[in-house]
Amino acid sequence: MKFAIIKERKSPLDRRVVFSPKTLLQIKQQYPAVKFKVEKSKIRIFPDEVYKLTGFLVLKHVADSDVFIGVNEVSIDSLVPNKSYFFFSHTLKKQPYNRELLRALLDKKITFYDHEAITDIKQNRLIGFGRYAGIVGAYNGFRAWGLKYDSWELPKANMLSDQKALHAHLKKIQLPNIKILLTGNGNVAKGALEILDVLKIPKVSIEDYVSKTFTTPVYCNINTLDYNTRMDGKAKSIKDFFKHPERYASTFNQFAEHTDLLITGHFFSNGAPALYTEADVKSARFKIKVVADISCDLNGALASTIRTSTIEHPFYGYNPQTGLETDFKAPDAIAVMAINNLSSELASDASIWFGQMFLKHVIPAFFNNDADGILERARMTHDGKLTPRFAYLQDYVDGKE
Ligand SMILES: NC(=O)c1ccc[n+]([C@@H]2O[C@H](COP(=O)([O-])OP(=O)(O)OC[C@H]3O[C@@H](n4cnc5c(N)ncnc54)[C@H](O)[C@@H]3O)[C@@H](O)[C@H]2O)c1
Repeated sequence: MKFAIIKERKSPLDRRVVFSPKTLLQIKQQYPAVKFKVEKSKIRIFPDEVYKLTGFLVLKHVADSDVFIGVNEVSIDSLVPNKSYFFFSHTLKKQPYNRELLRALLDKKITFYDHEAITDIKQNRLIGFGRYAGIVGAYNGFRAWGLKYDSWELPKANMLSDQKALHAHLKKIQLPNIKILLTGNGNVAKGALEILDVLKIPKVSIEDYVSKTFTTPVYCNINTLDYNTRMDGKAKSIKDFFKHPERYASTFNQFAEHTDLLITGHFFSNGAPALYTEADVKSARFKIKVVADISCDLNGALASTIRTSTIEHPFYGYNPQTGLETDFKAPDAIAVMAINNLSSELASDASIWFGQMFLKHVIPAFFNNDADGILERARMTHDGKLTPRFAYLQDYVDGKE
């Protein structure tokens, strides 16, 4: 089996990679039969030279490989027909901007595995950059707060060597007695929790969060059923919510009235009610001043997330009265951070983490006949067709939705 690490071609340029030179070496030691080539790249966080010194071929052309592994969407013109690919296609939620890419994967008879679809039998995701997105996103939330209120100046995460350096800077800040709300319970939320732990911020219960004042900063972590209720008053359940989000209404305002800094890590499905709307934000009771929107959905989940932001320009302001963008330091503005490639800011740590997960969960499947069904579950396209698990995307492919 011949594998290739392909170069990232998406703009803005992304320095992440699935395997660091060290992880590749680990794979080689565990599976001596495996052959890896690395496509030349000027931007990858680990330079070509380091791969060469570790004993890997770095080449301009790697098209003769069997399995191509990348991070972001691969440009349609560089897809090699009849091969296998792993990358994030961003098509699972029927994102319109990647419909053509999915069509090309089908037309070119590519066997395509989406990193997002690499799950265990219970559908829990096994690999992803979520943890590092959570770490960097929460850090950026505190960075935004410091800049908005001229309280401290944290450096940009991508200027720091690694997570340790980021922790060292965070430990120097003196937080006021703010209330921080974190949504979600997946990898992003867990990454964000690591940052709240570094800051030694006490966690409080929902009851205390919405009813008490505190003499220190505190945080509360909520999940889907804490801020959604069934409109018909019937008993709610997470399974029911996943199946019928349209039956639910948001009760998020009970939290917005008590929150200064919101850090999001929830999963927002198509059809779910917005956490807060334009009308909610206009209310005098709406208190949130800084939003680190790591979930970063642009389909109205949070009224204040009107666009994504970039690593270069991470913050913008949202004027709650006009619904328009403004300076994030303006007194009435909600400061928004909505970067959708957050883990790129800590590209080295994030790549090492991702590669270790891939080595643990995916590489064995190539050598044990996919005993745990990892490849089968992640396979989206094969021989020009969507696999049964992804048949729900057929209308999207056909342009019917
Ligand atoms: N900004 C960024 O750079 C960045 C990076 C990674 C992830 N994200 C986003 O952050 C969000 C969370 O990612 P994660 O890695 O923590 O995900 P995850 O897969 O680790 O966890 C998602 C959680 O959501 C739950 N869930 C699944 N389907 C759901 C549904 N239909 N409705 C409500 N909850 C559901 C799951 O049970 C799980 O607890 C996602 O929307 C993801 O796109 C953003």
